[in-house]
Amino acid sequence: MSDEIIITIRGLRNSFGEQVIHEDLDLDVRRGEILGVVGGSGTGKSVLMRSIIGLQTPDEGEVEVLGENMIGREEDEAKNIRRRWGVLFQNGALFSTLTVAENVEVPIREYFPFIKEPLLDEIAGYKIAMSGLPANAGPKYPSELSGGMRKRAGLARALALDPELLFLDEPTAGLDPIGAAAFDELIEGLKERLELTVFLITHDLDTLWAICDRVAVLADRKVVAVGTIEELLALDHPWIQEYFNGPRGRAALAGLKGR
Ligand SMILES: Nc1ncnc2c1ncn2[C@@H]1O[C@H](COP(=O)(O)OP(=O)(O)OP(=O)(O)O)[C@@H](O)[C@H]1O
Repeated sequence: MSDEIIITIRGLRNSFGEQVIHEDLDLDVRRGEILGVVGGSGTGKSVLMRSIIGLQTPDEGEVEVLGENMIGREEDEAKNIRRRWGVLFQNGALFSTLTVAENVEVPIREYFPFIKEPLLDEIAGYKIAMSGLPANAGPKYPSELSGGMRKRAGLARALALDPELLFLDEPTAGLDPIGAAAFDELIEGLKERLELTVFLITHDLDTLWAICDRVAVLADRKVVAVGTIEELLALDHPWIQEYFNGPRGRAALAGLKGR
C-alpha cells in the first residue's frame, strides 16, 4: 500500500427526499489497499459506492477519483474515467441473455470496437481464467452457473479493461464459508498480481480479518472511523465494539488464527 490517495471524498451529502443518508462524509482510499467498508444495514454503503462511480449525484461535496473530479462531468469525460475501474455489483448484474464470455466482452466492445474475434474471445478467456473459472464456463449462460461461479463471472467482467481500481459490493454474500474464503483468496491474489486498489463493501467479518488492509465504518451518516481492525478495536464507539467484539466478531478472529 502506498501513501498516494486514489479516492478523496470531502463533505459528501446524499439524500432521498426527506431521508438524509450521508452528511459531511469524508474518506480517503490509498493506492494498493483493500479498503473494507462496513456499517449497519441501510447506512448507505452502496449509495457511497454509487456516488464514487458517478451513478449517484450527491447533493453536496467533492469526489475525486484517480485525480479526476467526478461531479458534474460530461458523459464523454466520465466514460474515459470509468474505463479505469471495474465494478462487481451486489447481484452480479450479468446480462442473462449473454454467455459468460459475451458478458466479459461487453465492456471491451464498448471501448475498443476495433478488436474483433478471435482476439476478443482470447481476452475474455484470459479474464475468465484469471477469475478462477474453468475454461468451459465461457459458453455458459449465467443461469447455468452456481452463485459462486456467477460472482467470478462478474469479476471477470469487472477485470475486462485491466482496471486500476475494483469496486466490490458484498462479493461473498450468499456464498458458503468455503466458497467465501476461496473468493477472498482470489481477490487478495488479484490485488497483489494486478496491483489493484479495492473498495470492498462487506458484512463478512471473515473477509475483513482475512484480506482488508483497513476498514472504514459508516454510522451516523458519515465515516466515523477508518483504520486497521486493531485500531478500530481500540475505539469505544458502540457499533464498532458490538460489531468486532461481539460473538461473531470474536469467532471470526478465532477462525482466522486457526487457519
Ligand atoms: N434510489 C433510491 N431511492 C430512494 N432511496 C434509496 C435509493 N437508493 C438507496 N436508498 C435508500 O438509502 C439507504 C441506504 O441504502 P444503501 O443500499 O446504500 O444501504 P447499505 O448500507 O448498502 O445497506 P445494506 O447493507 O442493507 O446493503 C436505504 O435506506 C435505502 O432505502
